Amino acid sequence: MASAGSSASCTPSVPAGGLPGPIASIYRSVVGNLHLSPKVMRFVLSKECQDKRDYETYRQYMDRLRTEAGQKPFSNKEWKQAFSFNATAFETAKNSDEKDVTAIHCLLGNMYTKVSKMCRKDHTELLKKLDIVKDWRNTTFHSLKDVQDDTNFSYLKVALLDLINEAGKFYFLIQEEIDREKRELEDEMDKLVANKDCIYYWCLSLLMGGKEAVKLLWKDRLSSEELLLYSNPIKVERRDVFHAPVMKKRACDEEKVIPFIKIFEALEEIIVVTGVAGAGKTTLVKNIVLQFCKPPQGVDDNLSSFDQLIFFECRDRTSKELSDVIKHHFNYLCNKPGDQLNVLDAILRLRVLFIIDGFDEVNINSMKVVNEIFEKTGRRNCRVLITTRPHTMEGKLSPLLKKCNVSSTQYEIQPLKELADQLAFLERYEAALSGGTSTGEITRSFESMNKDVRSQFLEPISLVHFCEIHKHFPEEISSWRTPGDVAPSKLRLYRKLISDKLAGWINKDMEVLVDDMFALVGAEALELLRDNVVTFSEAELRAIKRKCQIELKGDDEVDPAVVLSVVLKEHKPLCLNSSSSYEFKHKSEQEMFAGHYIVQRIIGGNANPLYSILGVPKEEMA
Ligand SMILES: Nc1ncnc2c1ncn2[C@@H]1O[C@H](COP(=O)(O)OP(=O)(O)OP(=O)(O)O)[C@@H](O)[C@H]1O
Repeated sequence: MASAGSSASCTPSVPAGGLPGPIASIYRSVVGNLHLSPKVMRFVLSKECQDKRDYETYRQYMDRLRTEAGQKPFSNKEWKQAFSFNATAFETAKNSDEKDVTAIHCLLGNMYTKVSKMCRKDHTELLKKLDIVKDWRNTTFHSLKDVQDDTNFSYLKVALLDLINEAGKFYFLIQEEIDREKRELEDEMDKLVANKDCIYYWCLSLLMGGKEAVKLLWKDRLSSEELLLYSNPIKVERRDVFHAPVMKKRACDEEKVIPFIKIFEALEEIIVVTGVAGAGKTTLVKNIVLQFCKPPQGVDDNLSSFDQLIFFECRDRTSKELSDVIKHHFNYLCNKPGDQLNVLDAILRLRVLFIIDGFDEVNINSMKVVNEIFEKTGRRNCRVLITTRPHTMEGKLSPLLKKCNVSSTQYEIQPLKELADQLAFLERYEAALSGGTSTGEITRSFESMNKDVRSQFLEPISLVHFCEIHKHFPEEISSWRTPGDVAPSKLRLYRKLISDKLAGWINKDMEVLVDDMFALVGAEALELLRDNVVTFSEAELRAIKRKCQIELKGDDEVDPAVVLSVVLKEHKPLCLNSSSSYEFKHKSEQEMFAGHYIVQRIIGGNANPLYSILGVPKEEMA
């Protein structure tokens, strides 16, 4: 029986005193591809050739297998065709100790495809992993630059570990053996690696554990969606309700629309996705993050080419530098001061997708982070996907892209104009909300409205609101005659939800109380919007609560949080030791309360000019 790399020598270690940087990198590339890759491939070969007799050449062995399976042995012509320039070598070789990756790859490929074995599993995945390892040798030795590039060595390590895992599955190996083989490989590779001062250490650490860290950070947070206006929040699985939007390229005459995932085929470094309020920009990027964490089976989702993903929300007011964002993502690597800078340095050498959400909500701190992303990622392996409402594109984002000298393509999320698309969207929500026992009432109710009224529901957010109004206020829907009838229902719905919370607790006239609450919340919403703030801290929330004290029957007071919970939600921090922030259930709701407040002040006979109500200097009104 052939043994695994029986005569393979030990891994040469780096000479004492170390080698100068580029030479050390070349050395690693050589040892990795010319020593470790064949060694792991030989391990696979040893599993494939368990029943090979030591005295048999590979040709004799394969001929025997074919004869035993009732097939004809190889003719000389067939052997030559299958093995090409390795034909003579494997006619005489009895072991593979001196063979390189190309030769072993060729031998294994022929064993899987030209020889029948009983109860064989499908070898496609295993061959793919072998291809990847073989190809790394070509990639690495392509040019002097490539051979000195330590990230190639990191990728090779990942490929070799993957190959061991796949061989484990294919040959039904016990976990202990797989782990032992992997550990041995890692030890050998570590011997070739310098210490933590070397950027390569950080690249490798990221390649090994970074994806898992990103998954841990985002998967649970993003996999469900809490519906906005239910008094007891209802969670639905995001993937169950997700409508895959289509996009249109801006500044392009074509009417053609493309599936959202095709935006990654753009050649420019930066991909900008625009869409009006509630068009689904945030939902889209959250789905992209989820898709990165759990790639769909059997489809090329254009995300597999990225090693890592960084997700940053412009509403974040706590991160001041890109390295802070990196620390949130890879906290496990940042144990000492300075580590996060090393991780940042390393991440910029990998293929990374940066997602920046909600540029229209950018603040002083997050602007610094965005700037840094544009400046540091330009012309590297990184891509940046940034979302924004359209109005910020011309005024703010385009000049910034220009200043950073990066090229970009802009895509616009298309509204749901067709009735069939709107109904399909509603059906998904209805099914998710009813736990699979949907009666089709929501879609029937939607279809029954006249076309003009339906034209108010082109964006996903308005369709979700339709579901909510249908639940709490079905009678409102039947009263809608014109498009203008729709919007006031939303505020009436909030009235109802707040009244329901307070019913039985207060002496005061409920209508007056809700008006007062609306005025307080609206003033607050406006003040925050004026400073482009959409999240606020616990201290800021306490200040809002103090303004919202409500007198109850008797001496009690209702905790203002009860009322505020109807309009606000908690935003959990990324890192464990920082406190929560709060936000309106959606930015568009913050805008709605602010807008209502302004209108009330105007129709309430407020003599102040508009700029004074808005609280901005007169000159800024334009
Ligand atoms: N593609 C979608 N599939 C299913 N539901 C969606 C989709 N897009 C948006 N929604 C629903 O609409 C709501 C609002 O969408 P989202 O916050 O993504 O919009 P946005 O474009 O980011 O808005 P804004 O510019 O105001 O921040 C989501 O919370 C979700 O309920």
